[in-house]
Amino acid sequence: MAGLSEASEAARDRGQPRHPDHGDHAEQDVVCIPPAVAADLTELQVLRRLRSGPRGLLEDQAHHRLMACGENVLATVEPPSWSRRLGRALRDPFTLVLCFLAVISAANGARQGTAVIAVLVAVSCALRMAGESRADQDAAALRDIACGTATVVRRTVDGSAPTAREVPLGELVPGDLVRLTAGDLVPADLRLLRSVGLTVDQAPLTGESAPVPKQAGSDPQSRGDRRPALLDQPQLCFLGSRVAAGTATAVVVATGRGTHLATAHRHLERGRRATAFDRTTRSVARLLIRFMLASLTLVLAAGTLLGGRGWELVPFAIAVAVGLTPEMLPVVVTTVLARGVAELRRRRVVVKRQRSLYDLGAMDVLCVDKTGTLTGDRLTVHSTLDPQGRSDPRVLRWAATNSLVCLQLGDPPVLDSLDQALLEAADQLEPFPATATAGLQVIPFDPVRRLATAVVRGSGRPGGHTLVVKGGVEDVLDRCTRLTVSDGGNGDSNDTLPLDADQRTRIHRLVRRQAADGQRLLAVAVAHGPARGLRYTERDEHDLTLVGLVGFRDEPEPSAGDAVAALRANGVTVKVITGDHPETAVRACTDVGIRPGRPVLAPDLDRLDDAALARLAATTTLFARATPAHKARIVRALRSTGRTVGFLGDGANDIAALRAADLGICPHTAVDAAREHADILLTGSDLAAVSRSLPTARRSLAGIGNYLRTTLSANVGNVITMLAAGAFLPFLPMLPAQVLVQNLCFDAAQLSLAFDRPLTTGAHRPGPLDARGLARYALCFGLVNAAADLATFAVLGHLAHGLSAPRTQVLFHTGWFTENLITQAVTIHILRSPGGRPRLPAPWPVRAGNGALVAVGLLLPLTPPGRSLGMGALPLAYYPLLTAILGGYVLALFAARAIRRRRGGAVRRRPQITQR
Ligand SMILES: Nc1ncnc2c1ncn2[C@@H]1O[C@H](COP(=O)(O)OP(=O)(O)OP(=O)(O)O)[C@@H](O)[C@H]1O
Ligand SMILES: [Mg+2]
Repeated sequence: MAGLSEASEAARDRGQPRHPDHGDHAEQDVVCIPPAVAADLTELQVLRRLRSGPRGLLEDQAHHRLMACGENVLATVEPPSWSRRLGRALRDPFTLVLCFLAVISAANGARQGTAVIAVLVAVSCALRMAGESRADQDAAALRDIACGTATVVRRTVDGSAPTAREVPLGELVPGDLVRLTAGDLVPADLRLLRSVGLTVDQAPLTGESAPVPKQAGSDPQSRGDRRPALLDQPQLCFLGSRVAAGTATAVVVATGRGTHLATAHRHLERGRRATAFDRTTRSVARLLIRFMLASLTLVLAAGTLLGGRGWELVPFAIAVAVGLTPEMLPVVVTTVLARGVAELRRRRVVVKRQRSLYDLGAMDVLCVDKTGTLTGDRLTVHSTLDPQGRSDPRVLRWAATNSLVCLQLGDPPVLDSLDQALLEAADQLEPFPATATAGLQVIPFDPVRRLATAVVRGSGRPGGHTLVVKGGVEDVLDRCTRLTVSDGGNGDSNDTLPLDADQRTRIHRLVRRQAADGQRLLAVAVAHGPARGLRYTERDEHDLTLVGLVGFRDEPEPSAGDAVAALRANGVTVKVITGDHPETAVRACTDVGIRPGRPVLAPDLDRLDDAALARLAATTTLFARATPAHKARIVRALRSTGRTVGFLGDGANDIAALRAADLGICPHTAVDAAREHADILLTGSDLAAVSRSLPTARRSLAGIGNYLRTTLSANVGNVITMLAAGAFLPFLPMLPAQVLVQNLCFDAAQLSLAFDRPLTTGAHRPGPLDARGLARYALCFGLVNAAADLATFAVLGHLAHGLSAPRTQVLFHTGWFTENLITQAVTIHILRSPGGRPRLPAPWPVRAGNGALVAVGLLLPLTPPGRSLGMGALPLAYYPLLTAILGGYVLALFAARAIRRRRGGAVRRRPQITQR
């Protein structure tokens, strides 16, 4: 393995696809075949050009090719350059507004103001770039953990038998033979050599959500004149897509940068849905821009109308508008989320993208599948019943035959937990199902058909073929026209009866009884017929004879009950969306303390339009018999009602829903493609891991909320004060440079909120930030803040009696600067916890930040930099009066907070609909 990575590093270092000094010369000539070229070649031509064959490459050959062609990674995964990062930081809406203000300020000749804005832009960009670079490094490390493997067929030496083994995706080379099965990520660009019932989801490449059929053996000549588009070529599969159903063997034609995905400059991340995080960022940005424009207009209008001043007010108004911008927002968000992500990583929960932590914190609905989430996915066969409900071992024999043939002929063999349980149970049967040895073909299980079919020879009538079908009860019954009549397994009666309406009703009653007992059920049916040369397809699954039912026990996951209770206590509603029978799912729900209510059958949803589905989904807890498309549609419907929806699932049938949700969560044991599309990967028991991660995510959410609330309250307060002061002061209440320096101090202190650990339970539970709630909050506490400022002006006016005009100005500017910084520290200290008991002491960075703010407020005016900013020493009589004002301010803050709490304000009630 060391050799391989050295080789690939060497290839990467050179940045060249090939190197003349390394390895076997023949291997040097093997390069990727562009998929467009591969489309026009026959299978044989492709294999020849790749110097490969149906027995796969030698390990040695693969090693040399890896050196020559480089790793199978996308170029887009490389982190962006610093210049691109700078470009991105400058394109940020807040930064753009600052730059715009700097230009106006410079045009007005306000050099000091321009300089301070420039410093703010530089600091904000630098911090943001550093934060993003760190996040990218984290993400790259996480990608390595999260990326999957591929099943490759290789030989150790010439002449040895080919063996299949898992290799990391990065180590695939052109010419490698790979095997695909449902749920696998297509690991490179491939030419199919063999396929059975293969359909591939190419949504990341084409945006088309329906899986497309793919098929080996369609050589160019045999396809006639109509040439399909490259991505529609049936014999090619492309990196970035995934297998929805079926199995295949294929040869790798292009890897890494040679693939269609890389050349088309597409990225898997592109086209992702906007999550709660995106919605919040957008609505908060809109709010801030509105605030800023309003403050600019109001300051100018008030100054002109009341004070008779005109253009000279522009620099001041700009400084006020800049003061309103929480420039540190990107930095605070990055820091808070990075800390949360690191904390979860220590607990072995991998958050693939930082912003997903916000979505986890904001999540208020969690949709889960059943098996492996509510239950332990440790299945055992509990009953085998004939259609009359009597115990009959022959049912198990047929079911196990199906599983065994699926295992033997599957390419590669797929065994899910139902098959495993069947084979374990059949192990005790005497004799073991012998028919399995004569397996001819399989039509593999897929979650839409909900059937798996095996074709065997020699049972039923001599020389004939038998289709053995097992699957969801309704799905099998729909294809049955007869049922067997057994004698309770005592004899060998093979009589059959037509399956009339009465019989169907009786069977459904039996199924409901078994399912209500918590059993997972499979129906088993057969069809005997003469031997034939043609391959069997899904169209042959009809006119079956029902053999009976197999019931499985799947015990509840021990930790699921507590996890459900913890999630509920944290305000997260758990909904179950399963492909299983409704009664089985009802029992699984009640076992872990979920009240399922009346289950909704997913096929019934097809009749509903999106609005009606959204209403139904809001009040339904359990959806059964859901296909992958249903799961995704239900998730989208829930999101349309303004809920932040997470989806937890592990199968290929869960991928559409994982992508549709605000947050896709996967256990690490999930199929590769599900893991690739998930935002969060869990280790350990799934639901319990989610409920344990929630407090960390909620803390991050609360941290960001606290920053925005305190900053905006203080800033709105300042604007109100400036407007009021404009009415009666003959001079500016604070000079533009002073406003900007004060703002810089606020920002630095508020950065400490990134290190806070706010309470997040009970009444302190944070919801996703909504712009309207935030605006109301900022106005309420901004008014309180402004009241303290105006009281300060009154005191300063009293102290200014008899002073010259310039000294009065210095007194006002310094007095307000000092009071403003101290009230800001008080605001952070009090508003960081929404109130009620118990209160958490502030951690040291918050205390240090606040302490520094008070110190600067008191001491800066006395220093030379303070004097150069136009400030000076304050009369001693000011300080006791200031203390009294601060005392009043603290009381007013507490009172305002209590009133908001009593009215059930934004702090306690989670907003149902966030602004979009
Ligand atoms: N290997 C199999 N062979 C035949 N039928 C199967 C097989 N696996 C599952 N089924 C049938 O398909 C139905 C749906 O199973 P599937 O695993 O697709 O649903 P799911 O949504 O993942 O369920 P869960 O919520 O329990 O995880 C099952 O109830 C069963 O009837
Ligand atoms: Mg499942």
